[in-house]
Amino acid sequence: MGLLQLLKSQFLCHLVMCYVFLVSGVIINLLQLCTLPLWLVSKQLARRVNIRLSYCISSQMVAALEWWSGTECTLYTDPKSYPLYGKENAIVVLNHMYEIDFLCGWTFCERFGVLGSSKVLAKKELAYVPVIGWMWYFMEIVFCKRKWEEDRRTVAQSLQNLRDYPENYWFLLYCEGTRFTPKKHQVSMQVAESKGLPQLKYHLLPRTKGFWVTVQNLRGTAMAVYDSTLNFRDNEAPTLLGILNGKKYHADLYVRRIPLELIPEDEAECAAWLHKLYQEKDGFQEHYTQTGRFPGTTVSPPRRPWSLINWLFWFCLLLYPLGLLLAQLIGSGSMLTIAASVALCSAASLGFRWMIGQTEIDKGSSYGNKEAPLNIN
Ligand SMILES: CC/C=C\C/C=C\C/C=C\C/C=C\C/C=C\C/C=C\CCC(=O)SCCNC(=O)CCNC(=O)[C@H](O)C(C)(C)COP(=O)(O)OP(=O)(O)OC[C@H]1O[C@@H](n2cnc3c(N)ncnc32)[C@H](O)[C@@H]1OP(=O)(O)O
Ligand SMILES: CCCCCCCCCCCCCCCCCC(=O)OC[C@@H](O)COP(=O)(O)O
Repeated sequence: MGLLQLLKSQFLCHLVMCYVFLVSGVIINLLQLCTLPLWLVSKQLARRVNIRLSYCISSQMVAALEWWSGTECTLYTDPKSYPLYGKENAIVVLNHMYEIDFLCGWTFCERFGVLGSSKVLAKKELAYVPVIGWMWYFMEIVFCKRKWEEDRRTVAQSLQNLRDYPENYWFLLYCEGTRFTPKKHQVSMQVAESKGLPQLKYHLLPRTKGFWVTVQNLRGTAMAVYDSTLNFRDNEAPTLLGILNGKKYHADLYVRRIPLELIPEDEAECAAWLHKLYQEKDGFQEHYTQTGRFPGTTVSPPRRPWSLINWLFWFCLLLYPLGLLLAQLIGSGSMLTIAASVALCSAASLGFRWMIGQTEIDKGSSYGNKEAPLNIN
């Protein structure tokens, strides 16, 4: 192990990163709160300001992936579609198998200039995660309870609000609704069987309602669906802790641009279209397993310096007061103050560990573990 690699795996480094991320995040959340009156004066200006503020948070995690861990990302796509990426609104359909698939998604957003404005249909529980969840509130992220009776109205309303969004965005949809586990796969394949649908090997059976409602509500403003299939070289199962430890991964993403007008408007036809798409995605994963690559030509969109510059800015801004505080603390000689500070730091690092836990599959929800009551006619 090289010296740099050894340094990256040190707990003290992680503690400093945690401090910078949490403190800068809360500062940015507070600045976002200050933009609330601006919404009354100019909604579009408030949105543009929030895009930039959100970028300051999410790009720190992107910087950790791109610059700290040095993870590489290769895009497999049609060269004719490539110039359109980042220049139009799009709905991204991504497989949900990896703990850091959202972060790889963010990296591609960053490289195509839509990181600050990117959106997702996220489970409601994530809205309460400090920093990221609070940031999402100002980003007009669409939340769902994964209870269709409630979601059908709220999700459609939130999507309608995005129709006049002032900057290009990608709207991410994990149609599988939860992350892949062998148990969830087994249950969803029972559902597939009962519906007379073919079995999938690498995906859970997609939930079609969210896709249909998204396509219907963004029709005319989103130009295409980007069918995206992600895999990692060498059978890696990357984790956020791996990234923090500076472990380098290699992500391969296969993207097909499908014009939105090709997607049926009728709900049942749209659902059938999505099921077919997932059968094709399964084929691409099989191809990857057999050959170690996706079909088509490759390109590695270059990483940009902005995420690193933003990260270094927050380090410089926040490390100086931390140093002063530590010097004062030690200088004070008070055991009580020192003990209280240690307790506070321990609580903060536990909180941080809980946040990381949100990305871990074995701490995931039980959604999809049991066969839901089926709607079989
Ligand atoms: C060029 C580069 C291109 C791309 C770059 C890639 C990406 C970058 C893009 C953007 C990045 C932006 C942000 C990323 C940052 C962070 C993201 C982080 C995380 C958020 C992710 C989540 O939170 S995922 C969880 C929430 N999302 C979803 O659930 C979406 C999918 N779900 C749905 O659509 C659902 O339908 C629903 C949520 C709307 C409603 O759920 P509900 O459960 O109430 O209803 P269902 O319709 O699903 O259930 C009833 C029907 O389902 C059948 N059923 C029952 N059991 C199962 C089962 N186990 N599996 C499958 N199906 C089942 C049942 O029979 C019913 O069938 P019907 O025929 O009646 O529909
Ligand atoms: C900058 C350096 C520091 C970086 C470290 C930052 C650590 C902070 C981590 C905060 C992470 C919060 C974002 C959570 C995104 C989780 C995405 C995700 O994958 O959600 C799962 C859902 O889709 C489905 O849930 P399940 O039903 O599988 O359960």
